[in-house]
Amino acid sequence: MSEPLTPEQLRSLTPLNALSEQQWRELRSQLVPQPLLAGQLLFRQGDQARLTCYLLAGELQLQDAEGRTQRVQAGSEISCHPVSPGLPRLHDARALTDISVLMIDSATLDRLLTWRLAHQDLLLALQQSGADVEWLERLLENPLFAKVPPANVQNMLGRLQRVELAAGSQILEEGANGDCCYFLESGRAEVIRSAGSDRQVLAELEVGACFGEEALLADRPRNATVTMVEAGSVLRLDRQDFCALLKAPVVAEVSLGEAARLMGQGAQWLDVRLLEEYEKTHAPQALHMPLQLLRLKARLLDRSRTYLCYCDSGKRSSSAVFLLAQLGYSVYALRDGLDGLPAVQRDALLCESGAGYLARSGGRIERSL
Ligand SMILES: Nc1ncnc2c1ncn2[C@@H]1O[C@@H]2COP(=O)(O)O[C@H]2[C@H]1O
Repeated sequence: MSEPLTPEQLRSLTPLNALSEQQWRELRSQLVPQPLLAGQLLFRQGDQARLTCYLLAGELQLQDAEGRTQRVQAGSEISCHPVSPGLPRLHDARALTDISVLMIDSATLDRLLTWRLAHQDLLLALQQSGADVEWLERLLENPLFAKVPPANVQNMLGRLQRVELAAGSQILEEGANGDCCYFLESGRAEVIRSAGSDRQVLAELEVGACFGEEALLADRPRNATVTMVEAGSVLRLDRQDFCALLKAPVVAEVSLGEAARLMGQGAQWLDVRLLEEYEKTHAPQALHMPLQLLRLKARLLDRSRTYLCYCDSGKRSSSAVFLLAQLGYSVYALRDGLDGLPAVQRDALLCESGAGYLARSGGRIERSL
């Protein structure tokens, strides 16, 4: 199978080159060249499919309604732009030689470009007011912010409180109640969980990482301790601001009806409850990834697919959606969880039982047992 284009190749294609590297990663599955044989049509006059097409190798011919023709050669100035971009298409586009093309969903490209341009405006305005834009650029690289409108980011920046910390200081403690989350601005921090008398290092956080959000999303005590390994600073965001400015746009919720529509378009249920709960009953063909293992198991999910998370109250699925959004997955939560459904709908949804697949991805299969 072909590999996605490299950043060097993408830099020559307009307007794809306006996206950030993180956004290219988000588009990864669509950045794979497709071959077409000499004589084959890329599209016809009048086609309405919302695809942005680039010619990467070979030569093609465009023919308009009057029969006028134009040749496009890969590597030329004109091939750096989308092929006959207007809709409905004004041309037949036919391969003159064997060609290679890139076809990208125009709606997705539009969304990413709009977001990028709006954030660039924001960064420019902040730079003019003397803010540390470099850190902010790193923060915005977190895929979480792909879903956050620039107005919310701006609002959030006004509410963050900087806390300077010495090496070894504890920022938050396992088991404590949480009333805020943090972003690591500088220095190094590690996430530690106590296992009996032992301590287990779960992760080291990178600058720009958001942490301490799980207690707010799941309404539970802190599930780990976070400590500075090296002196640095964190930015604190209150629960209320976190919920209004970040949780609301990131944790997209759907009703059962909307979930059914997404299932019809290829989405899949993702059950984030405990194994015993899943085995008792679960939604049709639901994958199982309990929330506490989600960070470890998420790599098994398919980036080109949409997932619909559910749990009993909707809290664990909120946490799951927030986490998966940060990893760049397309994901929704069932609003108010299974408890929010009338008994008849709940019983109809939970129609399967027993152990199932954790996930299938890229030829790998993992079973929950
Ligand atoms: N495995 C992990 N990797 C990275 N961060 C984690 C991990 N487990 C817990 N955390 C973070 O540590 C935080 C502890 O407080 P919270 O439960 O509020 O939110 C938690 C997460 O933000």
